[in-house]
Amino acid sequence: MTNTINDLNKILDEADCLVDEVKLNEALDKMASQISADLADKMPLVLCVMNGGLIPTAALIERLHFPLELDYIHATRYGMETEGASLNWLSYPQTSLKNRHILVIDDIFDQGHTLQAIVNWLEQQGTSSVYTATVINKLHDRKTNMTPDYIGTEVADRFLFGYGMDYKGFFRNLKGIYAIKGS
Ligand SMILES: O=P(O)(O)OC[C@H]1O[C@H](OP(=O)(O)OP(=O)(O)O)[C@H](O)[C@@H]1O
Ligand code: HPA
Repeated sequence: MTNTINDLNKILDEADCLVDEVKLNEALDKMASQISADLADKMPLVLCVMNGGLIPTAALIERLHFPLELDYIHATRYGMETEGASLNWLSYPQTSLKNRHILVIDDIFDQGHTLQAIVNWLEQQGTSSVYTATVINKLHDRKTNMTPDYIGTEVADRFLFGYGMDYKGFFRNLKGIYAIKGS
């Protein structure tokens, strides 16, 4: 069903704000200092996982005060759905990955299949090291084996949107993390 503007406004009105802008900024500052401690002398290649990683990547790299390069991977598992399926690779980085230290940035670590597949692929490309960062870690026991190296904050097992994450394609632009009513 196509959402009308009234439907979307109602979803937002009724949603719970789980992480506000102030808390998000604190989490991003902390992640940036941890990342800087590990990568400041490594001239890393930062890979944004599109689309959800767009806003977190912009927010993190403006906090990193050392030389880095930026590229992106476009991989999606959820599309417009709220349940994940197999990973669909839409675009690979154009920058050479060989002997590079890589920092992958995404919005959310949910079950972990997206980041796990990206890390596995990067490790086969002759990279020197691969670090991963997500603003949100969703708390539940349906995870893959990996854990991101840098996590902003942990959030309950509900359907989330905002700060990169979408509800049916909308709300990525919100400056907070929201949970759908009843989820
Ligand atoms: O840990 P997982 O269970 O694999 O889920 C996390 C992934 O799901 C979302 O992407 P999505 O496939 O919805 O595409 P999008 O980035 O375009 O929203 C999110 O941006 C992560 O990449
Ligand atoms: O809770 C979520 N919300 C939006 N996108 C997502 N991708 C994985 N989990 C989520």
